[in-house]
Amino acid sequence: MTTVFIKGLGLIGSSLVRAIRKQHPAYKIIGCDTEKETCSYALEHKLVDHITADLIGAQTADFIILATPVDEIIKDLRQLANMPLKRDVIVTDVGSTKQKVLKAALPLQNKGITFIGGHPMAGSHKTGVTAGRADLFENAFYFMIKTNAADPAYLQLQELLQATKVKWLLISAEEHDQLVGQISHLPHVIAAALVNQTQNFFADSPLGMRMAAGGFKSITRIASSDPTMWSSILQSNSAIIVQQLERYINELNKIEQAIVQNDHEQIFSFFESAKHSRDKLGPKKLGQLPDFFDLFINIPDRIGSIASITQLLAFNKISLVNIHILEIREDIDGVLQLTFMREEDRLKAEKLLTQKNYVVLRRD
Ligand SMILES: NC(=O)C1=CN([C@@H]2O[C@H](COP(=O)(O)OP(=O)(O)OC[C@H]3O[C@@H](n4cnc5c(N)ncnc54)[C@H](O)[C@@H]3O)[C@@H](O)[C@H]2O)C=CC1
Ligand SMILES: O=C(O)C(=O)Cc1ccc(O)cc1
Repeated sequence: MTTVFIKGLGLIGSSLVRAIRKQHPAYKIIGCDTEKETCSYALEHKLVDHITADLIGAQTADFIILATPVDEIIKDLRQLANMPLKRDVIVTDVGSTKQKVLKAALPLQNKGITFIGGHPMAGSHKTGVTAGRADLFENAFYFMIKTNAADPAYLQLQELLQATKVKWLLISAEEHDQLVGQISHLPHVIAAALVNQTQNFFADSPLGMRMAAGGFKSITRIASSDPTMWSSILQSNSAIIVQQLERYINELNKIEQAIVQNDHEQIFSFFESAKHSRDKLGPKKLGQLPDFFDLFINIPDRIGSIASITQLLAFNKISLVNIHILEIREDIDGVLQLTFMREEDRLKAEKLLTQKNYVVLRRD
């Protein structure tokens, strides 16, 4: 019987096992996690068949998946090199950086064990086993590091994870770290810095932060990500992130100068070129995160008006990802933004709310 061992049953690990379970119900899945509640949840919800302490379960596995923070993945790869493993086992990881991970896997590979560095480019700022979903990665890119791409193990791993419905991309570790440094790691640093600087600016004026508008919230959404995971990512891609940060600071210096010199042309072209590039991404091409589906509902400024909408959805078992009140003031009607995980939920909600005479809009 094929056995899969997975260490780290958080958002990414539990999403992978959910997808593996879907396609390979007969496979035996052994899990490991430092959090007791996570292990109990995974057992209760049949995400795993067994839990073992630390890497013990790896010894009988045909596939070993490391899905903890990157620093832990690195330690585990070194430890696995000193453990008795099945000869044909395929070891992989999901860590957000790859050069240091690949380096840590060398002793294991020198022993003849196959290691394929992996990285699904989807996720969320949510963490933990309860946030995982079998369809988290649907249509997202999944990087595989091309150490020896002719090895049939690549296909075996893709087959194991077929139910994730990802788009596989072979890439070198160096290229990978440069790419994700720029499009994922640097933005996380910028978002966190902006939130911290804004918080400090408003230290004596608590109202300021509460006034945060849509733009601030959009650009800082990822500042809610897990500090343990992101500390580990920055430390394992430090040289690249420092270079990219310098280029970014340079860009800020340029626009600062243009503002100081009141250089209208330069200021305009700063926004114009950014708009041009950003517009090319298109709303449906963001790629990183699963799409969310929004509805905007006009709501009267009346006590209980929001509750009646949420109750209607709950009664019909439609789950919401997020709820947000926009533009509500005492004298005017407000707009309620409801966010759904799936288009079918949005459609159901739209139908129900329209039947109840609410004015419901989509803005996509
Ligand atoms: N969150 C995201 O959007 C993405 C994360 N990644 C990578 O995936 C990995 C996991 O991230 P998430 O699942 O998001 O984090 P998470 O915090 O949801 O899950 C990590 C899990 O690992 C467990 N853990 C931590 N140290 C452990 C140890 N020593 N032994 C056993 N279990 C341990 C934690 O208890 C937790 O359940 C990280 O390397 C991250 O860089 C990759 C793609 C996307
Ligand atoms: O869009 C982002 O950067 C995310 O927040 C999701 C994410 C986080 C970490 C990764 O390694 C890959 C994707």
